[in-house]
Amino acid sequence: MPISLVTRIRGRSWLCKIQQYQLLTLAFRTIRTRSMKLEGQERIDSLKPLQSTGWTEVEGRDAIYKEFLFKNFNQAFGFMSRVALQAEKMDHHPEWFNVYNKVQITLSTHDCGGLSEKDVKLADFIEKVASFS
Ligand SMILES: C[C@H](O)[C@H](O)[C@H]1CNC2=NC(N)=NC(=O)C2=N1
Repeated sequence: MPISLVTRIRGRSWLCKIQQYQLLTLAFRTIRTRSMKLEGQERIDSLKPLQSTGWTEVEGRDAIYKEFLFKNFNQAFGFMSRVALQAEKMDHHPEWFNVYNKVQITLSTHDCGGLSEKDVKLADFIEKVASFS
């Protein structure tokens, strides 16, 4: 049997193995991210401290929102820079909008289609940075 055919057949079997691995990792990731989503009493308890500092639930979406006002653009951008570095470190990113000294932030976890511990952790960090900005 010519080598090219053998490698093609083996190639196909290897291809199947790679595709099986990709499907398995996708399945595990879906299960993991679904389990990330905050539900029930855990969600209530996790959000309460944030709601006391002004975070609100977004209507029609499993997300939280807060608007921050700073003295000027320089302060706002410095705040955003610090949050951006933390977002990269966490691999978890805000949805945000900035005009001059105003920064509007929405947090939700796209991977699980709702709020997760990552959003709570990032919101806690955002509150700390905002407090000394
Ligand atoms: C592959 C995926 O995009 C990454 O794991 C990160 C990037 N940043 C993210 N940010 C947010 N808000 N939600 C996510 O699910 C998310 N996923």
